[in-house]
Amino acid sequence: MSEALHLPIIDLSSPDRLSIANSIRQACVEHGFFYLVNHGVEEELLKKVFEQCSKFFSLPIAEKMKFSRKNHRGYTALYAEKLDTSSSAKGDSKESFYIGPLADHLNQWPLEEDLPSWRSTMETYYKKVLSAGTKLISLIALALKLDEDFFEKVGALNEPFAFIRLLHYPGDLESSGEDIYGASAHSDYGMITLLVTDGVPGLQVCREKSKQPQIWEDVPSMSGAFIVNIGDMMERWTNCLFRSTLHRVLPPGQERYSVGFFINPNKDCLVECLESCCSESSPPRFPPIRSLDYLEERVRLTYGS
Ligand SMILES: O=C(O)CCC(=O)C(=O)O
Ligand SMILES: [Fe+2]
Repeated sequence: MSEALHLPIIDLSSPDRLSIANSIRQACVEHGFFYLVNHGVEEELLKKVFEQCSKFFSLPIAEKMKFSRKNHRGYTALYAEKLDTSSSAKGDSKESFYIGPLADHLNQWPLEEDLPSWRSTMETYYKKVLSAGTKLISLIALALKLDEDFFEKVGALNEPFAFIRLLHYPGDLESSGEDIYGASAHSDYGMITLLVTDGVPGLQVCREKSKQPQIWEDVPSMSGAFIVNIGDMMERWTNCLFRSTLHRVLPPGQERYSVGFFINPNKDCLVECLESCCSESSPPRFPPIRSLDYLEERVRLTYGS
């Protein structure tokens, strides 16, 4: 049995930036997860993204495979990804589609005549969520008692390596007797993730990742809000002050859609322990690392290639 969590709610439009920064600090220290409201991404757009998502995943598998993942963009079939790299199960029961930085022209787009407005909907979504995420990151800098443009100054937000991941969890899979999750236990790799779901339950978090037995708590979705979580590179920057919390998606038993937006630092940004987060008695736990080197290793483990 698991209990539903009451996550903190952060209002991105609040004029009292210092008080919001304090609430973010508390949320990131205690949970690594919070709801973000008044973020500027309209419900109408969220609805369109889910409609377009469903249109793509309803295509025949042969059509979807034409967009097979290259350069970390495009389609990944059911069971092809395993987020829990320690598990022996065959893979996660989800299919996904990745859209990366719009400027480098590496994205794979369905044709306009096949899926009208698909590309423009996703491009609009990408820009709007990145803008909300960038505002949030300046508050995170304040929450860490840094200048609000700290992450710009270290180059993280100059062409951030951000990705949309459209996710579809089919509901009607035959049970194979294996422990197969929608998304197996993992933490996200980057700075922050902004997630929306279609409201079907399934997401759970485990706040104490090294404690046994693990305690899993349900994260209900909140209509119109993003569920935001801290990723591993932010955890490295903050020397584990901000936690990158373990999470998973249970096999829902009914169809479920969600859309993640993963903000990673610019590929060449060096992620190293913040001075304010270490001391003689609490030295850095991780060596400095180039963002892309870190990401590539994590992605390699997830796909086994
Ligand atoms: O679908 C969800 O609710 C969460 C997905 C997730 O954790 C991820 O894609 O990293
Ligand atoms: Fe995740």
